[in-house]
Amino acid sequence: MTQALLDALNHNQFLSGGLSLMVVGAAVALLRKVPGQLWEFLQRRLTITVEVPDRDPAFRWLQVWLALQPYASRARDLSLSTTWVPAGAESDSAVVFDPDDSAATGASSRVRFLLSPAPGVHLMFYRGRIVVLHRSRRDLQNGNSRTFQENLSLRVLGGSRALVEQLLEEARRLACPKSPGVSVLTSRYESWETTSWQPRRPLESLVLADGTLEDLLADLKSFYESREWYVRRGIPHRRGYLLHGPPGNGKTTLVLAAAGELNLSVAVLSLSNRVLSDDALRGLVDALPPATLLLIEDVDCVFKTERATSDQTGVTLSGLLNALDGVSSREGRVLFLTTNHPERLDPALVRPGRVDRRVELPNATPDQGRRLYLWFYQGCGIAAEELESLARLFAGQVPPGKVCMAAIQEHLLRHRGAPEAAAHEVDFGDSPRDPSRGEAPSPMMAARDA
Ligand SMILES: Nc1ncnc2c1ncn2[C@@H]1O[C@H](COP(=O)(O)OP(=O)(O)OP(=O)(O)O)[C@@H](O)[C@H]1O
Repeated sequence: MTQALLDALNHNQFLSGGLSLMVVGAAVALLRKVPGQLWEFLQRRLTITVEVPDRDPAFRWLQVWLALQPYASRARDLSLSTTWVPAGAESDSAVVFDPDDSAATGASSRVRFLLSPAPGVHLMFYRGRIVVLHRSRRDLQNGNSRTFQENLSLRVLGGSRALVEQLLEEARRLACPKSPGVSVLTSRYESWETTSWQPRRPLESLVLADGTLEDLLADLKSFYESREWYVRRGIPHRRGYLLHGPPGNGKTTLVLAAAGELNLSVAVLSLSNRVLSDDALRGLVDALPPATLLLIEDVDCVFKTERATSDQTGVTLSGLLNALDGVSSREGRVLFLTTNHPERLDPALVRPGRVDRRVELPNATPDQGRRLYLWFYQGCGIAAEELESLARLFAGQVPPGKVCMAAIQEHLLRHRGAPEAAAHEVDFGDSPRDPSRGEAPSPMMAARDA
C-alpha cells in the first residue's frame, strides 16, 4: 500500500509538486515565527519585568523615583501629580517647589510638583542597565464619575530580582518622609493610597483624663506583641476600640497620636459614601496594609436598618459586620470606631470581639484645662510658680464637663504669647456644646465638621 502511494507520487507531478509546496510553506511559516520566539525567549531570559498597579503603594514611590531620574528632566511628555509637603516632613526628594511667598508667609506646607514620564513607552538607565518603562492608563466608570487606573511596567535588561528590589527600596526611601510621622491612607476604589503625612504629635500635647492615653498605648502594644498567644488559642488576632464622647475632645487626635507613638499608619474610612458598596468595603478591609490602624469615624451617622442602605451610604450594617469579621480580614487588624452617640449604635456592631474596649473622652475637666494651659505656655519666660498659679486661675474658670478640649485650645490659641490675658479674659465662645444633650454646636465646630 505504501509502495503504491510512493509510486503514485513519483509518477504524478501534480501530486508531488503540491506536496513539496506544502512542506516548503510549512517550513517557511515555522521559520517566520522563529525570530519572534527567539526574541521572546531572550527577553524572558535576559530581562526582568515588574508590573506596578496604581493601587499599590509602590506606584507612588516609583512616581517620585521617576521624577528624579535624569530622563525626566529631558522628557517632553510628562504627567503631573501635585502634593503638599507639610513643614517638617523632610524627604530626600529634590522635587519640592518652594515659592518665595511661602517663606514670607511662613506657610506650613510646600507644594510638590511630581513630573514623571507620561503614559507611553520610555527608555532610561538604572545602574548601567537599560530600563524600558511602559506606563498605561485605562478609563474607568465609577458610579456617576469617570476616572482612570494606571499601571507601570518596568523591564530591566540584564537585570536581576535583587536589582529590582534595590530600585524599589530606593524609590521608597526617596518618597517617604525622613522625619517620624504618621502616613494617613484613604480609600480609592478597593485599595488604599497614602494621601497625607502628619508629623508625630508629642504625647504630652494630648491632655486626657489621667491614665487614658497610657492604658490605650499599653493595650495596643500588648496586642501587637501577643500574636502567638492569639494563634495558639485559636482566637482571631484582631482588636477593636470604640472612642466616644462629645465632639472636639480628641478622638481622632488620640488615634493619630497612638499611631505616631507605635510607628503605625492610619487608614481613614468614611462610610458616608453612596458609591461605597458592601463588596467594596470588604475588599478594602481585606486589603488593609500591615501595621495600619483602621479608623472609621462617626459610625452612628450612616445606618438606618441592618440590611438597607440609606441616602448617606451604599453600605449596609450587615455588610460592615461581614467586612470586619471576614475570614480574609487581615490578622493583626486594629479597628477604631468613633462616635458622638454610642447609645445609637447597633449592639451587634459593638459586641465583644468587634469592640473589645470602649474609651470615653468626655468634655474637659478643670484639671485638663490646667494641664493644657501649662503645655501651651511652658518656656514662655514666666517663672514656674507664677505660671502654675495662672494655670490654676484659668482652670477655676473651666466649667466641669461643659466645654470641649478643642474650645479650650481655641481660646489659648487666641491668646498665644499672652498667658496673663488667657487666664484673666476667659471666653470659650459658644460652649457648652454637647450635641448628645441637644445643644447646638458652635460656629467653630460646625465649620470644622463641615
Ligand atoms: N484632649 C485633648 N488634648 C489636647 N488637644 C485636644 C484634645 N482634644 C481635642 N484637642 C484638640 O481639638 C482639636 C479637635 O480634636 P479631634 O478632632 O481629635 O476631636 P474629635 O473628638 O475627634 O472630634 P469629632 O467628634 O468632631 O471628630 C484638635 O486640634 C486637637 O488638637
